[in-house]
Amino acid sequence: MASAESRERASEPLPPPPPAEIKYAGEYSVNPLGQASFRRLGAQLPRVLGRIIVMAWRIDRRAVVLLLACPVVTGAAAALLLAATARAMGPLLGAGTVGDRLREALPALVVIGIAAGVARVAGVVAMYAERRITPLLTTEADTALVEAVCRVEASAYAVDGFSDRQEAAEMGVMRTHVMVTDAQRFLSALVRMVTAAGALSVLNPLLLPLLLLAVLPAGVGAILTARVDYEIHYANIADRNVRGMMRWWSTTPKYGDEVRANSMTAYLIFWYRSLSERCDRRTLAAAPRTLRIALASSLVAGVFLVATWGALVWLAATDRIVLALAATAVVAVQTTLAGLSQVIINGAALFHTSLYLSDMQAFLDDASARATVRGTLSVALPVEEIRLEETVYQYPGKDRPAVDGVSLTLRRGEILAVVGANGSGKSTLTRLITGIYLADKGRVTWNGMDLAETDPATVWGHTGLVPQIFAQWPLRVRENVTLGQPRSRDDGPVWDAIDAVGMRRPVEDLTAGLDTLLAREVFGGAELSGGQWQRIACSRALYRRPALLILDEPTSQMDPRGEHQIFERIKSIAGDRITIVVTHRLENTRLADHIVVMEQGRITEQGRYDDLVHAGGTFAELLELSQDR
Ligand SMILES: Nc1ncnc2c1ncn2[C@@H]1O[C@H](COP(=O)(O)OP(=O)(O)OP(=O)(O)O)[C@@H](O)[C@H]1O
Repeated sequence: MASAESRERASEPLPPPPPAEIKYAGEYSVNPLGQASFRRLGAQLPRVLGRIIVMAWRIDRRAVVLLLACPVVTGAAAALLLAATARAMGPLLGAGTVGDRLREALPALVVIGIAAGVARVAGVVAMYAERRITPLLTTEADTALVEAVCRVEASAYAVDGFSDRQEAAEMGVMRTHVMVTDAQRFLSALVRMVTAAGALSVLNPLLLPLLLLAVLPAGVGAILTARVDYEIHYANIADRNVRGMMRWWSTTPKYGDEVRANSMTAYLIFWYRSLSERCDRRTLAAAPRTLRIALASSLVAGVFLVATWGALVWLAATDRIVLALAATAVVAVQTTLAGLSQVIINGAALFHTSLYLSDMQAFLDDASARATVRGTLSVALPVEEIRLEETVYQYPGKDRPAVDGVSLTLRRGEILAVVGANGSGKSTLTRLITGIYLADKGRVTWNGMDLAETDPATVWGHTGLVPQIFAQWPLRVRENVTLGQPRSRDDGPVWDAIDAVGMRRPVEDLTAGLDTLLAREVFGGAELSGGQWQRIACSRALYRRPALLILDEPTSQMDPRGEHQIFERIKSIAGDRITIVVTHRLENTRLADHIVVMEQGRITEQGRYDDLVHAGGTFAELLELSQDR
């Protein structure tokens, strides 16, 4: 009976697995702001304001001047308005006919009107200045982020948490949309509040501290809430990062066939919804905390607000303040209250923004510390020799090296083929040879110059790489070929590179030839087949006429004609350069002058094709397997 039940249970389909929980350790696993004290976080405000002003100053000085001047004008207008109100209240609340009282108060009333108008105009001008700065500021921050990521050492990508910090920094970039608004509103509320508070303390010194106490709890509450929001945001970063990637992979037309034909849609949607719900759960779990904060701060604020109005009534009732001044005090209390509330609300918003901006700044600082800065040596042509001496490279978090003590000499005019099982270290070896990674131990030299001391731009200026997984750039055909090279008016060399990979006919058939945009997703864009894209990637490397040409599985998607043509071309231009071909198609290694076989990061066999075929080693075994069909 029990076994029938368990058989039945075993035959039931399993529920879909939820998205993996992302947990990581290492230098990025701790939120630096999570440990910061409340005071340290509060002290950030002036720094954030300063940073915003400096960034904005670089972009549009006139707009910054306007932005800083407007709060001062608004403040002056508020002071004038209060003084004129006090002046108008005397006659308005005095004796005489309505006409007489109005006539007497008229000059003060006119000043009130002008002051209110000036304050409004200053507000509008500030909005204009803010609209001039914000888009440029966002572009500046966004571009700085993209540039910083493009310039880091490639090894940084493999560091746990690096891309999550990038995700956190992206949020900082998004917040630049509101940071000028926040800063501008904060400053003008501050000035308004200071002037109103000044007037209020002249009227009666008791009212201001009471008002401050009435507003302060709201400020503390807003800052505590901002901190809770940020904590939730931080807890969700890793999940949001993965969700963003999955969103792209699931919805980009490039992978649409795979998603549909393998019936992945239901699971992908389930996955996406589950991860979003997980983020939502964290957010909702914080709701009681924010409710408690809001209730407590409102309660305390309410008590002090009642006390303020009570004090004002008491002052007027006991003739400690004349009625006209009491009426002005009502306006001053209202203005100060509004100003204080705005200072608190916008200060908290600025504080909130500053948390994300700190993430952005921290990432930019970290990325710039990780930027590729090596020596000043410069590689000159021709590159006669590249040498690897006992090179070792281990990826972060891995327990053994991907390349483990490899020594090799490559000479101009030679073709080297690198073969070996998946994961044996072939691609990593090419990254060491090009200086994309620097060896942990040993060294790689170009013409005797250690890559660790050489300006990488001079190395990569002489390199042409067709990686295993290459980008399909949403650019025109021409730029897809010339990308990375100085622009030229002459399309001749572009057509040469296209001819070399047999792509002339397909390109001529495109609606706009070389000008056709290769992006199916974009209106008017065209799409190439997988093999055609690979040919374009090869033509890009050939167009560069590099001193070092590296082709990592360059023909895996090509038809035999295309493959034959590419290898013929490689042979015909090999005399002038060092060529490396990484391949699993061992027949293709016939063209090589030298073949190395890699196993677990080491070179275990090497020689010419004919020697290795008869050596009875791994190469011979792999070749036999590839022919055993
Ligand atoms: N970016 C990376 N971060 C961490 N480990 C990596 C990274 N790239 C490769 N590795 C690891 O390094 C080892 C060698 O990988 P490599 O890509 O060099 O192998 P390969 O010989 O080119 O494999 P294939 O034939 O599958 O392309 C593998 O164990 C792999 O898991």
